[in-house]
Amino acid sequence: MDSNHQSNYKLSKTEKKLLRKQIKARHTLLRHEGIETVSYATQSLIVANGGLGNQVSRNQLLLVLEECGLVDALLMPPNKPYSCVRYTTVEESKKAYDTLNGREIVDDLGQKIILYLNFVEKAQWKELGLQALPPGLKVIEEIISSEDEKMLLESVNWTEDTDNQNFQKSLKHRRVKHFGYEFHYDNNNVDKDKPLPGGLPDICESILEKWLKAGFIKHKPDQLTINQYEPGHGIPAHIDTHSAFEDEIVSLSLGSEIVMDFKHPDGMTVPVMLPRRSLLVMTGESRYLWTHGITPRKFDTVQASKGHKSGIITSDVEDLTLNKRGIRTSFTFRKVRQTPCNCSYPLVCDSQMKEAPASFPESDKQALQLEQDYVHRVYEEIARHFSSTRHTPWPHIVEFLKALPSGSLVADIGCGNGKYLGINKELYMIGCDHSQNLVDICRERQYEAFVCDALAVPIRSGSCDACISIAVIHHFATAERRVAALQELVRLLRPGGKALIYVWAMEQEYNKKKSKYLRENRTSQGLKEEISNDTSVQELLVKQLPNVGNQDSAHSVSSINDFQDGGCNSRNVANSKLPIHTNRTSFHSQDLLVPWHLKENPGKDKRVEPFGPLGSRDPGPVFHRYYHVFCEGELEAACQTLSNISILQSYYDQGNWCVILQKV
Ligand SMILES: O=C(O)CCC(=O)C(=O)O
Ligand SMILES: [Fe+2]
Ligand SMILES: [Zn+2]
Repeated sequence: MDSNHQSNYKLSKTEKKLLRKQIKARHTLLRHEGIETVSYATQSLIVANGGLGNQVSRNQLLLVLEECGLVDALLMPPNKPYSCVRYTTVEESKKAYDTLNGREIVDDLGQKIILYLNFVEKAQWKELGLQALPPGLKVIEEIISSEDEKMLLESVNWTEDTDNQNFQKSLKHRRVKHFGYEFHYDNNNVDKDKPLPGGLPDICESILEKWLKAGFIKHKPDQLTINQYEPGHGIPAHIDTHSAFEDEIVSLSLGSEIVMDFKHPDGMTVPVMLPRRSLLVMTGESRYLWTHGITPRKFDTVQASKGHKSGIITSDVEDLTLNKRGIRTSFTFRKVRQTPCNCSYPLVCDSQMKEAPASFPESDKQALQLEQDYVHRVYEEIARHFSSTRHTPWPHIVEFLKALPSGSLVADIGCGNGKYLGINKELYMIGCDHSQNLVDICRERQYEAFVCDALAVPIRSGSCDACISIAVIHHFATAERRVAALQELVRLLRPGGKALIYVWAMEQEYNKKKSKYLRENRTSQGLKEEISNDTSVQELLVKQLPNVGNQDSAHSVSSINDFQDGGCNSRNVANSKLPIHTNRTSFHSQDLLVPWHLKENPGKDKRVEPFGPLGSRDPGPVFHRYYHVFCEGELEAACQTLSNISILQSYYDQGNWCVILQKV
């Protein structure tokens, strides 16, 4: 496998396979991560599959890498399925390339992982695109002089009373003042019909003109919010409401520097230093998709070597120090939007949010919409975190797969992160899922998987010896669609072929025994579910968005949801709002929304805030998944409507109803 000697001898079959996989890894890195590998030997290697996102820990990987020489640096980016290692010499990295390519290791969860190594020019965060600012974000240093800074600061009169036209308020964590339009923190929007008299302060006009001329900004703002933060103050992570303001949002830092945190919905956090007299410009993705916020604390963790220069604070623990905060006053200039937002981030765009579809579907179209908004979109968003919680295969399913004759062709319809795809190496297993991100995870694990709809699986009829459908059918929103999903499984089976189906049970206590789901009702921090059944749909919509919510904390919950279901024999009432389930409690309705609390940076790869105050982390966004939980006998009854099948077995397993059927 030595890159320099490849052509000098004939490759064996195993070597060819290895080479194919290695090239595949190279393509995936380039396509998905923009990482360019090189074909000549260097000191640095990208280790595909050996990443924190694949549950491979630093120590574990180091142990393997150090077999080949002295590791100078090992970069393990959060959530990524790869790492980057730099050896002290090229010889050592060549040795690693030659001996560790195709090496099987066992991850933290006991799953086997195969490493594929490729050379890269440099082992650098930057090279991996990890040191980049969020796309569309710029910090322009020294944008105004010290004199202008002084003048601007002196122009703010904080002693005016609240009757003043330019609304001023002391929020919990800072002082604010608005010009042009008032910003309402109760609905996070501006009253577009009620501009404040006086417009922006005169003193800003000439500065804005200068910025426009110099090309620092493209549009003239008509709204200004002045925030003043004393040490210990902050602003919660938020996205400025899309429908309220245009794309470009700029913020001038005065008086003192501060670190602002930007967060991508997938959990990546980028702390950015905003020096005093600098202008932060947020456009595009950084304005629409990433949240920004300032953690309330008295010290910021900054890079010692960089002083107060703008840019990302990396987690390079050898270069971190503390910076005492001073009083920072920011001038945030925005342009009020007069037409709805049509950005390309509909999931976080209030203009593009459909009316709450979270009610019991009355038509097939509504059912589809409900599944799209409360199943497909949610899995796409939570895929990485979801996957990190799905590792232990359930014993009865393993038993089913192990009992199949070797060489069987088995389809896992709704395979999730692929946890069953590698259970029995004697089978040909193929997985499919609606979620591209989950399918990507399967592929990273070297499983065969593709994206499709479980109602239209692109596999020839009668070609499978077996199928499994684990925790999938309960996500279909009408009885007809659930039967259609079962029908599709049967279509794939050859005569004599078997399908194993698991759905979530309404009965979480069976034969006087509580299911594992109920038993895990721990109230420890992190597992505690704070959403109760009286959450309103409006609230739900807010919560469905990752942290787009309030820039100030007060927000009332009005209870418009008094949906009560009578249990298994009662039909759902049309137009009923779907209740939000309280996790780890019994079900009170068959059709419901189950909250998913997205953990930022799941697993061990949390960004460490070495000096941050304890408990200052955001709770993270909450998503809701739609479920139809099955009553006893319901899955069997649905199966019985299918032709050409016989039910071999039906049973209850840990809170699920299960059927094994056979095509006759
Ligand atoms: O203080 C800042 O720079 C940002 C303020 C901000 O994000 C806001 O008011 O929406
Ligand atoms: Fe903001
Ligand atoms: Zn938008």
